[in-house]
Amino acid sequence: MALFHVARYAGPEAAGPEAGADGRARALLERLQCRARERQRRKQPQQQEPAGAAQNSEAAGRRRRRPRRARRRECGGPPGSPQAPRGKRRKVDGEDADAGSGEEAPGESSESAQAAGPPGDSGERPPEEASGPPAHALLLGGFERSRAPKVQPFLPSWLAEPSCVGKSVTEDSVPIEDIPAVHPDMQKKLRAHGISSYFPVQAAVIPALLESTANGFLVARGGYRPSDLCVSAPTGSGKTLAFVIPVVQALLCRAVCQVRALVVLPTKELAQQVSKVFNVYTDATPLRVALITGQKSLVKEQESLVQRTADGFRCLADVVVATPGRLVDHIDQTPGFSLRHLRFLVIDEADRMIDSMHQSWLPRLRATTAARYTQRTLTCCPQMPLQKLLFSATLTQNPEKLQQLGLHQPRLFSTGLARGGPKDADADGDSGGKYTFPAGLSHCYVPCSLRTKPLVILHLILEMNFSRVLCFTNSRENSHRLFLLVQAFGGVTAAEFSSRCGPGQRKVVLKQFEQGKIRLLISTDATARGIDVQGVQLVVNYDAPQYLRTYVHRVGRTARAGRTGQAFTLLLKVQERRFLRMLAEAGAPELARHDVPGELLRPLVPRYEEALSQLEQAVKEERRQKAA
Ligand SMILES: Nc1ncnc2c1ncn2[C@@H]1O[C@H](COP(=O)(O)OP(=O)(O)OP(=O)(O)O)[C@@H](O)[C@H]1O
Repeated sequence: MALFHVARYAGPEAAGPEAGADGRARALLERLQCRARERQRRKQPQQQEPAGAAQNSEAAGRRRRRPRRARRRECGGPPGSPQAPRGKRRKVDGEDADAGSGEEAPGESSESAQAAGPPGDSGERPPEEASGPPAHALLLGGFERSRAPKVQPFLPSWLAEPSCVGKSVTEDSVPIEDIPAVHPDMQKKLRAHGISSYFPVQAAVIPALLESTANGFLVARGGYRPSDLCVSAPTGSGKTLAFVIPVVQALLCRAVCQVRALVVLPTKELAQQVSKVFNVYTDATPLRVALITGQKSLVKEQESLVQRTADGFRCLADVVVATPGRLVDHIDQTPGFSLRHLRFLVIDEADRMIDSMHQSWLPRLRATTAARYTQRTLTCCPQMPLQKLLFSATLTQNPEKLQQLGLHQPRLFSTGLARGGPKDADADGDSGGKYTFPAGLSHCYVPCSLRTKPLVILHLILEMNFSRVLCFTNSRENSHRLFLLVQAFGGVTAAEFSSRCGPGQRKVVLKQFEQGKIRLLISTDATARGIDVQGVQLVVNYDAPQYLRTYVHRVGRTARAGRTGQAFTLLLKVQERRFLRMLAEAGAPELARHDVPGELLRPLVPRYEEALSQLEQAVKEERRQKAA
């Protein structure tokens, strides 16, 4: 007697013990016939394969090779449903047949194709249907006809959700006493220099920076490395003091003089301006500021940085303000110049500095600051938490560009809205979007012709009676020629500022302009960024700037620190459309049109003609001297 009954075959045994050998033979015969039928059908084209056969073939465990995608889709069908695999295979067949032959029909999806089911659901399909694409099939290909969807930039959350800074320097300022974290001595100094309240960017950034140095600059808050800060605020909104005050206050508790703060700026003049502000706030403190820009000889600058002692070198500067090229010179050539104790790296005009990365100043700097973490001798000393501070009125929001600076858990302070829309691509490939302009700035454009351009600027100065005008051209040659022309015309004290002049001459010119001895300064973009000359009433773009960023910085030389100012851009007919579109796309306020009628220029023409012929002579003379 069998204790267990093992049912090896479901068919015959399932019929019961009464089923005899006859029954088993019949069942076997049926199965063989079924297999023969299936083999016969498989020889026919795939499209005509009846659903029943497909099921049988699967039941028999004989799978044909089908495209992986088709198989994946099949798996998604309701398990056990006889229609699902069949319907899906039909669609797959349709895809294969029509790949690349047409465009995707709107509203048709794989689901709808399945839901439609085979016509008549008979299991057999008419031959004409197999030869053509089914109407409900999903068609692939046709890429040449469809528009590629626009790539939406994705910003990391620190860029997309900045800490907002008030826009109005006059309305959003904060009284000095409302930020008690600033030392009373520092507050006294601020008041002594006519500052009674902080501008919005200062009110936001100063407490954030002081917080990271609350336990002294050697140890960051909670022992963690502080966040790097990126600050984007309009021109003339007081960004310089936003870093000078906290840096000076943090370093006041230092015991040994080492380079703890390094400020890198794109031009000599700008570096000089920032070092002056540091000098004001480090005055009567033990802190020393060194300026390294190449305006003095290398040896002279070395003497301000280090002193040779019996047992090595002594550092002489706590704060170093530098241009990138000269900084690299000192890293390479000044014995004893060390940045191992650097606590603050300030990158002013950061977007421009990122663009000048080809000068390889940052990798050289990184190499020197990173050295401190690898030297065995320093393992017993606490690691200085280096903090990077980026400032600009047009700070790039391109994460890839910012990534080059190796920012640590950065925070963004910005007056602009969070960006990321498709309009944000600037002409120079940068992520631009909406830059904020000073509230007191009124801009307009003056349509003119190439011939009347010099007359227009003379008219603006002489007739509209502006006392301090900064005029920008796109090249040093243009600056020089316009300067010669204005000089020959007479009646206006003018000077030029470009790389044609030596650093000494440029310094003198800038000072005279500040003092009001020069009424019209004709400059290249050398003065477009950062230069803070009080009382500039009018900025004239004699040559229209090519990029929005350039425009923002140029016009930002007026209407600073809450004052009012005007900016005129002279546009030739051919430039008008492109320029106005550039501004509109960037969300800049609409420029008013300021027409200068011909009759207003006519009285100037005789003198102008004379000046032109003098200019011709002067240019010829210059050429002759150059050739000699
Ligand atoms: N809190 C303040 N109160 C009054 N004046 C201030 C204050 N802060 C700064 N200023 C003045 O505002 C002017 C512009 O400041 P600063 O040069 O720092 O602007 P900025 O934001 O760096 O401009 P840019 O982007 O053009 O470099 C300076 O003359 C400065 O002395």
